[in-house]
Parts: sequence; structure tokens; C-alpha cells
Amino acid sequence: MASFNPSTALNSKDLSGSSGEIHVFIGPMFAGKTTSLLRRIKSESNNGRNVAMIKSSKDTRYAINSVVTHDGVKFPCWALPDLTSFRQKIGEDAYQKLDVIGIDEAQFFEDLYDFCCKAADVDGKTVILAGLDGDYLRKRFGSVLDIIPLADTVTKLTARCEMCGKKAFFTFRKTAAIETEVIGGADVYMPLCRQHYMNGKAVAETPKNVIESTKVHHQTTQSSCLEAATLAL
Ligand SMILES: Nc1ncnc2c1ncn2[C@@H]1O[C@H](COP(=O)(O)OP(=O)(O)O)[C@@H](O)[C@H]1O
Ligand SMILES: Cc1cn([C@H]2C[C@H](O)[C@@H](COP(=O)(O)O)O2)c(=O)[nH]c1=O
Repeated sequence: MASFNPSTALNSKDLSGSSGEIHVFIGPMFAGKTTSLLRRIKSESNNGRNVAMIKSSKDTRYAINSVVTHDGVKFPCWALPDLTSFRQKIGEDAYQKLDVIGIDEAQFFEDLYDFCCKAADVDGKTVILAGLDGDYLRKRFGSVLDIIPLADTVTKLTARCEMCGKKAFFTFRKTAAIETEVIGGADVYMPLCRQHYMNGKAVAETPKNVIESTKVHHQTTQSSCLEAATLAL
């Protein structure tokens, strides 16, 4: 019976030979994820590497075909509904020539894991991505956290708490919307430190508990409570 020799298998050139990399920027909104991503992509490009940037087409906030930071720095990109379509959109020749792929708003891509595996492990690309690790409820957002076991580096960034100026780890939603995905900027969200996030959450949840216990659901009341929560911070 043939025996399996791991050293021979691991040294085998035809298994992959990939020199791909994955680097991840996570953190709350306004933490500088897009700024860090753009800096890395521009530096790779200045070093003569062939780069392409992708963002989710769900993000229509500042521009359609550009990644834009909250302070207005721009970079042209492919705005796509999924990552799988990228290779076909850019064309096979252009894909083969690419060294570095940047991905912004990574939380919105359902096929993030498969795309990153293929691009880095098989095709030898450097993938640099930025996305929210948690949503406004601090629950995992999309598949961003699934990339951590695949990544060479993970950088968790922080913003400034809008109430006290300390480090902000969380994103607070200022409206009564409850769906996970709500596109917006400072009109809808603010970065908060733990203490101010907990204060806001407590105020926002108190009337909801009362409403739920009396089985009365009234959207206006909830909206007013959220406004009160934001003011009470
Ligand atoms: N509360 C805040 N804390 C930190 N930066 C903020 C805040 N509000 C606005 N900003 C601006 O947002 C910029 C970061 O934008 P960006 O890189 O787009 O962040 P992210 O992609 O993490 O949302 C900062 O350089 C700063 O000018
Ligand atoms: C917290 C949270 C955010 N979003 C949306 C809001 C923005 O459109 C993006 C995040 O953009 P940024 O570059 O990180 O500032 O995500 C959401 O849909 N749901 C949430 O809970």
C-alpha cells in the first residue's frame, strides 16, 4: 500500500506555488478603514504593482464608481453586486496581470470567503480588504470575520467617540430602522466608546421593553425614543 509522505506533498511545486496575501482592516464606521485601504493600494501602485479596487454597489453614498472616505479622498473602483463577477467584468487578461485587489465595504459581499481563497491561495493575488466586523447591534456583519483565519494580517481600527472623544469601538445607529443593512453616513450613524454605546442602547431599549410587554407596537413612539436616546447620550 502506498504511503503518504507529507514533506513530499508540501514541497510539491504543482500543488499551488501561490504567493498570495490577505490583509484585513476592520473596525466601526469612521475608524479610517477606507483611508487605510486607499493608502495601501496607492503605495502598492507606486511600487509598480498592478492594482484594482472593488466596492459593493450597495454603497451609493458619495460616488458610484469611486471609493470615497468620509473626508472626501477618492479612488476609482469597480462597483459590483458580488465578487464572483469581477473576473469576468475586468476580463481574463487584465485579471491575470493584476497583483493587488482592494475590496471596500467587504461586509456586503456574500461570496467574500470563496473569492479571497481563490484570489490569494490559487491565483497568487494580494487581497487588501476593509469592512465592518460588527453591525449597529455589535453582531457579526456578513462574512468579514470569516476571513480572519485566512488572513496574513488583521488590523482593528478605532474612531473617536462623538460624545467624549475617547476611542470608539462601536457604531451607534441614530434611527429606528431595524434591518441590518441601512446605507448611510453621519446622518444615520455615529462612533461611540463602550460607555456611551451602552448608555444609548439602554435608553433606546427601555421604551421598547415597555412597548413589547404591553404588546403595543407603535413606530412613532420607538422613533421618539431613539431620538431621546441620541439626545440622552
Ligand atoms: N467620530 C469620528 N472619529 C474619527 N474620524 C471621524 C469621525 N467623524 C468623522 N471622521 C472622519 O472620517 C475619516 C475616516 O474616514 P474613512 O476612512 O472613510 O472611515 P471608515 O472607512 O472606517 O468609515 C477620518 O479621517 C475623519 O476625518
Ligand atoms: C453599522 C452599520 C452600517 N451599515 C452601513 C452604513 C454604511 O453605508 C456602511 C459602512 O460604511 P463605512 O465605510 O464603514 O463608514 O455600512 C449598515 O448597513 N448596517 C450597520 O449596522
